[in-house]
Amino acid sequence: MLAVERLSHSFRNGAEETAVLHDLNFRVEKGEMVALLGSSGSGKSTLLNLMAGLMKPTQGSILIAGHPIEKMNENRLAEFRRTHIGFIFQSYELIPHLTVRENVELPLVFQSVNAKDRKDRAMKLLHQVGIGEKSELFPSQLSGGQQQRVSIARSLITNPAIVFADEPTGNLDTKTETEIIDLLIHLNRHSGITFVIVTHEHEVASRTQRILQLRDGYMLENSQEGAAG
Ligand SMILES: Nc1ncnc2c1ncn2[C@@H]1O[C@H](COP(=O)(O)OP(=O)(O)OP(=O)(O)O)[C@@H](O)[C@H]1O
Repeated sequence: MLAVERLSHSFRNGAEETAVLHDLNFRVEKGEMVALLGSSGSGKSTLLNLMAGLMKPTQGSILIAGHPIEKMNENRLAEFRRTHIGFIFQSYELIPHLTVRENVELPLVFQSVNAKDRKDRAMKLLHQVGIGEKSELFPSQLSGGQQQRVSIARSLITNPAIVFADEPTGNLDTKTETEIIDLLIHLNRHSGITFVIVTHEHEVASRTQRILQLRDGYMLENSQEGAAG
């Protein structure tokens, strides 16, 4: 589903070049739930931005569902991102003046799906993430955990090949964090959604099937099996 091959990245500021990622090689198979664990400055955001097609790597290749995204032009990439990749952010990134349901429907508006189908699919997902009854409220009327559920529903509405979650529980208390990770595990097991969860928290990473660990831009060899549950 995701293959990262010989991936390196450097930032250039004038004459100065900073190497941030060094020869990364890994795969995430369809239906897997993997954590990308690393402390601050280890290169997680850079790697996530590259895998999401938001930047081009200095070297190497990133294949999503068999497509090398670093070779795509801007338009193709934007279209590919909209249809094949789901995103969940630490700060939810919901649109405040749209209702919960309208937020979830939004990615389908760009795909010209008709209003009834959009509504049906959004409501189905909102029920699946446990907040069907909140569909006509606005994001500000929801708790942080509920807002993250909306964002999870929105990330799934296009049936993406892979979902990248960037510190999805970073703004939540421990109890809500557990509930959100439980939900992601449930969606992974029962709907076969492929997740890559970027985190600096060992507790979060240890609940996934597999941990890829970054340190100073290198992938540690002992990246390991997690507890899976
Ligand atoms: N545009 C840039 N120009 C130069 N260096 C950069 C740039 N962006 C990131 N870096 C450097 O790359 C390294 C990795 O940064 P990155 O943001 O990917 O780490 P991170 O693991 O996501 O950290 P955090 O958890 O704090 O967000 C850091 O040393 C950072 O200073």
